Amino acid sequence: MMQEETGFSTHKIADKAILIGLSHRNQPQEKTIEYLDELDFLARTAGLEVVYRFTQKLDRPDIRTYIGKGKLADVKLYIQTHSIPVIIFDDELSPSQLRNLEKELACKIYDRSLLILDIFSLRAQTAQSRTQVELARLQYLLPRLTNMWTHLERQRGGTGTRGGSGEKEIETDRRIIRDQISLLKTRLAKINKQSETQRKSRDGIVRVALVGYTNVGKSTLMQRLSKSDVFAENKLFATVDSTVRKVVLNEIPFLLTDTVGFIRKLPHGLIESFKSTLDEVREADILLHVIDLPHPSYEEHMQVVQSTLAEIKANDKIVVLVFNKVDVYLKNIQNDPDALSLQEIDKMYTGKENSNRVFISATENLNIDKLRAVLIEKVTTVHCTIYPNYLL
Ligand SMILES: Nc1nc2c(ncn2[C@@H]2O[C@H](COP(=O)(O)OP(=O)(O)OP(=O)(O)O)[C@@H](O)[C@H]2O)c(=O)[nH]1
Ligand SMILES: [Mg+2]
Repeated sequence: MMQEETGFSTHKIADKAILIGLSHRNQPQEKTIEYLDELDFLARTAGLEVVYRFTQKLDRPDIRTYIGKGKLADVKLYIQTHSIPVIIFDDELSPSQLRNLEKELACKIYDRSLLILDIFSLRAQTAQSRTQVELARLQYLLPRLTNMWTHLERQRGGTGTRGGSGEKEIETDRRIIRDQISLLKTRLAKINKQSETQRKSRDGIVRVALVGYTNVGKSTLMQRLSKSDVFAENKLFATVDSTVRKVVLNEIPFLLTDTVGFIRKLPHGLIESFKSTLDEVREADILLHVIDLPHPSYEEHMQVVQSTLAEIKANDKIVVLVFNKVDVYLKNIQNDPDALSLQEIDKMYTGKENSNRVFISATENLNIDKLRAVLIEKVTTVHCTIYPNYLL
């Protein structure tokens, strides 16, 4: 079923925001700009409007306040002059950095992790993913409780403000959160058991999973291949829950799964609690690794995907590299004599492990037949190992 766009214009999140990023030895200026572009996209997905960016060059993040003293003063002046209610930092802040920054700047402070957690909780649809996100969120909040009252308040749906945050109140909050965490863990274990049983009942059928960085076109491709209405849009993490469809190609049935996209610096607790959703990926026989070819950092995205797959122990599968959005890529390189042709890119990945490659456009329906042919070949191979007596 096609979902309505939710728009994310939540009342809970204020409108205007500024971004803050650092460049350092391991992160040159260009990278920082690009990471901030991505952070901007995340912020827009969460319903915020980014009005300004601050960047600073430091050897390493300041242990107390992430950015240096002088820059902090600049930021303070800016947010006061322009009445900015939200600041978003590109990295995960330590609890003490967060505390110091909140004290100094007196506004709502987000880091990349909290922003992603917010988007996930807005997107989550099923009991399983809702419980997973809630758990990850509380685990993130627990050590940050002193500072993040507003987030906790939002969690409870409360509206009042709390006068002072005494140690005793904080201790009570901590206890409440710990109780909630163990409750959610029990609930999640039960749900996970159910979905495990459900997955077991699908034994004996080849399983294919779409994986890739967020916004690369997985859901669009799912629609193409399964002719179903799966929610796709130009926002990050349009998909948080897994969708499974049965597809039949050349008379061989298989299950195709569309699942949550990966992103760099994904909050650790989130991967942990999404492990069972990602079981769909871990238990797949074949992975279609979808890549946003025209994206300037598509190679880095591929690495993020590979290391996330390794983290969930899903790096031993048959992989087909599906280079998507070829329509945009070809348009972009028209006036760029240095750009690589599709043949050259294809060559770059030749001979490497898992080097099945297909160049497609999911929206323009380019080369989808070729992808189907590759898929049929792979699915048939796996099908024949499950059913050795199957006659082709
Ligand atoms: N030009 C072009 N746009 C595409 C193509 N494939 C997908 N898109 C667009 O890319 C955007 C993201 O597509 P989705 O299918 O939602 O991507 P996804 O990988 O499922 O994203 P998440 O679920 O957010 O991780 C949408 O605006 C699509 O219309 C393509 O081949 N060409
Ligand atoms: Mg999707």
